[in-house]
Amino acid sequence: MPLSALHILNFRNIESAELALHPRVNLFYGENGAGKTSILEAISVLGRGRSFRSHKLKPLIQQGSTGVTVFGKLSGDDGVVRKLGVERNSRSADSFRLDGQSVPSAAELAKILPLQAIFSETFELLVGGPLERRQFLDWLVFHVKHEFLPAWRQARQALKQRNSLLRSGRISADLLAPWDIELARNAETLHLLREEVFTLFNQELALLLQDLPALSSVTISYFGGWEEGVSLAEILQLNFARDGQLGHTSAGPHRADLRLRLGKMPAAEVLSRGQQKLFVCALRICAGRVFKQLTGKDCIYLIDDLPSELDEEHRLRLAKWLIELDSQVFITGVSRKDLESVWDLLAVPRKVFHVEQGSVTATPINND
Ligand SMILES: Nc1ncnc2c1ncn2[C@@H]1O[C@H](COP(=O)(O)OP(=O)(O)OP(=O)(O)O)[C@@H](O)[C@H]1O
Repeated sequence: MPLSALHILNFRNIESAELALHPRVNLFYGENGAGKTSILEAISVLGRGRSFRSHKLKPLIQQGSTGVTVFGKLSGDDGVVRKLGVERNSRSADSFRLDGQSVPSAAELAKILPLQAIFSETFELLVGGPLERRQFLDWLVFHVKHEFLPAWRQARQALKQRNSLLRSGRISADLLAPWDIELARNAETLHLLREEVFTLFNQELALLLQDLPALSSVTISYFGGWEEGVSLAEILQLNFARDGQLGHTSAGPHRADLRLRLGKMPAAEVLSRGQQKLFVCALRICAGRVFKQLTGKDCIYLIDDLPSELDEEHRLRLAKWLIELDSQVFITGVSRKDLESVWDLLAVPRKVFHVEQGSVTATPINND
C-alpha cells in the first residue's frame, strides 16, 4: 500500500512538513544539507522505528526540541486506509501507533510499511561484514515467514544468556545445557526458513540478471552459521572449551552469511565499483520481487542521492526495474535535471519536491 501522506515534526532541520505523495514516483531535489535525506529517514523511522542512517535517536531530534514525530497515511486502491505514527522522545519510551492504537514494537509497523533503502553505505553489502548480508536476507524472511520473528527473538535471548554465562567464567556443561537446547532448537528453525527463502531469492535473481552477463556470473551461496550436515547442538558441545576461552558463542545463526563469488574469487574483488553498485541494487530489487510474489504486496524504496551513486545508464536500468515492480519510490538528488532525466526519458508520472533549508515544496513538472 503506498504512502499517500506524510507529516514530519521536529526531525533534524525539518520543523514541520506536510506532504501529499504520489503513489509511485516521488523525487526530492535541493542543495547539500537542505534536508532531503531527512525526509527518507523520517519514512524509515515510520516503517522501522529507526533511521536507515543512524540507530541513535538523539541526532534525529531537532536541536532545541525534545522529540520527533512522524505520521503517515497509507491508502490502498481498494479504499483501505492505514494510519501509522511514531514519536521518539529523549525523555520517554518510543511510542508506535497503528490506526490510533498503541502497538508494542516497530515490528508491527514494519509489517504494514515494508521498506528497502538504498544509500551510500548499502553499497558496502558486497565488501562489508556478514551482518549487513544477514540483515538483508532476514528482511525478506521476516516479511514472508511469520514463524521467523518469534524464533529469532528466542534464539537471540538464548544466545545472550549463553554468552553472559561464558563471559562470567562460571561455565559448566550443566549450566549451559538449557540455553544450548533453546539456541539449537530455534537455530534449526531459522536455518530452514532462511534456506527456503534464499533458494527462491536466488532463482529470482538469476531471472533478473539474465541479460547482464557480467553480473549474472556472480554466484551466491547461503551459509547457516555452522558446519553443514552437523546439528548445532553437537557443534555447541564440541565448541564448549573454545567458547569458554573466547567468552562468546562461535557458531550459530548469528554467524549466518551470504557468500558472493565470481569464479573462485570474492565478487567484490572482481566487479568494478559501478558493477558492484548495480549488483547491490539488483539484490534489493530482487528482494522486493520475491516479497511481492509471496505476499502479493509491494515494498517501498527509499533511494538517497541516486545521481551521485549511479551513472545514467545504470539509473535507467534501476528505474525500469522499479517500474516493473510497480513500487512506490522516494529518491533524492542535488540537481533536479540529473534526478529527473531517466523518469523524463521513460515518461513516468511523478511528483517533484524542492527541499530548501528544511522546507519542502511540491513543484510543477514538465508534463503537469
Ligand atoms: N538534530 C538536528 N537539528 C537541526 N538540524 C539538524 C539536525 N541534524 C542534522 N541537522 C541539519 O539538517 C540538515 C539535514 O541534512 P540532510 O542530510 O537531510 O541533507 P541532504 O539534503 O540530504 O544533504 P546532502 O545532499 O548533503 O546529502 C543538515 O543541514 C544538518 O546540518
